[in-house]
Amino acid sequence: MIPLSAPTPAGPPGPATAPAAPAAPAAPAAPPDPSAALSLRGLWKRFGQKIAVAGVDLDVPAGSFYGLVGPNGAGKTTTLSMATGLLRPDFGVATVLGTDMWADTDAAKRLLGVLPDGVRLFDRLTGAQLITYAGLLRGLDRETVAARAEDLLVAMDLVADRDTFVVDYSAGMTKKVALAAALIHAPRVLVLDEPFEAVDPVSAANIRDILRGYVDDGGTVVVSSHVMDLVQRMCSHVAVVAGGHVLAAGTVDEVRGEQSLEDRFVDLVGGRKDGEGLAWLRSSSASS
Ligand SMILES: Nc1ncnc2c1ncn2[C@@H]1O[C@H](COP(=O)(O)OP(=O)(O)OP(=O)(O)O)[C@@H](O)[C@H]1O
Repeated sequence: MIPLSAPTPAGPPGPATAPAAPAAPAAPAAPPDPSAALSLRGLWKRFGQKIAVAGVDLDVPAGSFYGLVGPNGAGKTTTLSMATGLLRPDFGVATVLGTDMWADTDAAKRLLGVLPDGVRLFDRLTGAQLITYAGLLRGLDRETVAARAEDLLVAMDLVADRDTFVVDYSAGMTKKVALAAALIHAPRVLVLDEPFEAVDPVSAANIRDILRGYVDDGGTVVVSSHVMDLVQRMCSHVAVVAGGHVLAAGTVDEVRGEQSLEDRFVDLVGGRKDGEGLAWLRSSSASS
């Protein structure tokens, strides 16, 4: 997809430069692309008065490392939840390698590994039990599950805490054990919501290596992240989302042009504040 130009400013609510949400979804421009790892057409979700996702069209090429970036509340998690079978769209279609997520959910979910944001785990299991449980739920035999669980505990640096209950894990350890659970059935497409949040730098580097190897072997990774530098270094493709719309999408080089991805992101999304309203916070102006 060719990067879109910066949108013209629209009225509130939502980010200052995001286009205003139309009152009703328009018909998708084209059918989903069956060759794409993920193909989204006209995805739309409203929560009460809030239109969280307002007609997202996106193709994630098979074999790509795809970054989804956007400001807080842009609609990233809602979009990924609809694409991965966690949240039913009001309108629109999501396909995984040509399989319709909402018409053939079981088949589509078999192709996917998902690290959702903020979804409760079975945290009264130990780390080893949780990974094992995920493998058995996916229909793998016990021998395969046992071997892969060991490999994943090593890869995620969780061997020493294998018998600790997940409820007692730190935020980063919880993220890693959830990622291990998402990987155990060797899915064709991985969708990871904020996979590096709270993860220490060494573990993050290990996870990046795992994900790069996975893509090199033909898998597809979709990550949402707020860390532009990471997305610029790690991803082949990126989509910038704000106000429930895709503002730009394509290869990282297409989207950023001559700028850094971070500068391009700020140009597209806008919303920089000068802090004038917080004069009282400056020590030099404190009166007591
Ligand atoms: N279950 C819900 N009920 C009501 N509003 C919701 C719900 N889920 C999301 N929203 C709203 O939809 C909008 C998009 O939220 P979403 O979580 O998709 O954004 P995001 O891009 O993932 O944000 P962040 O980067 O902060 O995680 C926000 O305004 C949010 O308040």
